[in-house]
Amino acid sequence: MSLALRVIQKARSMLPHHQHHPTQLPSIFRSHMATNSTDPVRQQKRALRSKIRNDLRAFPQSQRAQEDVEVQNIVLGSSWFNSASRLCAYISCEALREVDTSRVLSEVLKQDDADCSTQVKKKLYVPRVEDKNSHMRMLNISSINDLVANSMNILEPSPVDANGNQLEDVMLASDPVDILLLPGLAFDRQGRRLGRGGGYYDVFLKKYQDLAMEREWKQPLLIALTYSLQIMDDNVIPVTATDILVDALVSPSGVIPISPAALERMT
Ligand SMILES: Nc1nc2c(c(=O)[nH]1)N(C=O)[C@@H](CNc1ccc(C(=O)N[C@@H](CCC(=O)O)C(=O)O)cc1)CN2
Ligand SMILES: Nc1ncnc2c1ncn2[C@@H]1O[C@H](COP(=O)(O)OP(=O)(O)OP(=O)(O)O)[C@@H](O)[C@H]1O
Repeated sequence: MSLALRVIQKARSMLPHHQHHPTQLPSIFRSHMATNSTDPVRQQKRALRSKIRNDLRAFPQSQRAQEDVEVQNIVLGSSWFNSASRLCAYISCEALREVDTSRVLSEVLKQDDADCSTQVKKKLYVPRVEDKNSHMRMLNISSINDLVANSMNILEPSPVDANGNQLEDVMLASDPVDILLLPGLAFDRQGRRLGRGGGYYDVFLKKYQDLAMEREWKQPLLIALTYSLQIMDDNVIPVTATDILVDALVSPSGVIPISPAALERMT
């Protein structure tokens, strides 16, 4: 085997699962990544996004509501959710037709009540967009009241709470996140994920994986919530070098574990 190949294999063996993808080479081997808007992969992504947006708009509201119930029942009934101490989750946006997370969020937040002594008290971090350069933070909230609608009409936390205290940024937390619940427009059974094009999650996930690696923490499970119609056949979702693969999907028909970590922790 050539030296270069061995170097690549060694570099791969040091990466978290999410980066073990045939098209994902370590960054030192990625010298000519196209970044302009005429890049064919970007155009393919854009075309697939608009197709899925249309499919979601055509999906009857009653069936969507049914799938929202099914996905959230699976999450709420699972051992990986119930045993998680810290999690990141998106705050679903109805207008974007995202899988509803409101029951999951209120389940986590209601745990201050006395009747939950048998449950692990969970810490919840939710996204806050900081700027248009794909910069998003995940901040710890303890109440829905910490949230306000942003310019995109998505609820997000303000950086300080009612008492003027800064909300904790997950990048500064002293303990690792166990699971991340991710939104997206399309997914496949290999873990490919198509987001809304902001790069917010890919950038955040890369930084968080690097942090976990540096601290020798277990990597968080990246779990995408999806309606059935958002699951694509393999080779439909275009990927670029910065796309992070997810560990598992939760669809109305069940959990689809993908990575070895998901097979170990979710089955
Ligand atoms: N609930 C939720 N929160 C989130 C995200 C998300 O996808 N869902 N994000 C994940 O990144 C970040 C915000 N990024 C976003 C990027 C685009 C749009 C959006 O409204 N896109 C429109 C099209 C806009 C256009 O291109 O003109 C759409 O997809 O229909 C929303 C949020 C952080 N918070
Ligand atoms: N780790 C990264 N570092 C720098 N730029 C990145 C990174 N990840 C993604 N980007 C950039 O963000 C932009 C959007 O990427 P992409 O189309 O893959 O987003 P997406 O996966 O749809 O969005 P999201 O990650 O928010 O769900 C691209 O220009 C991409 O190059």
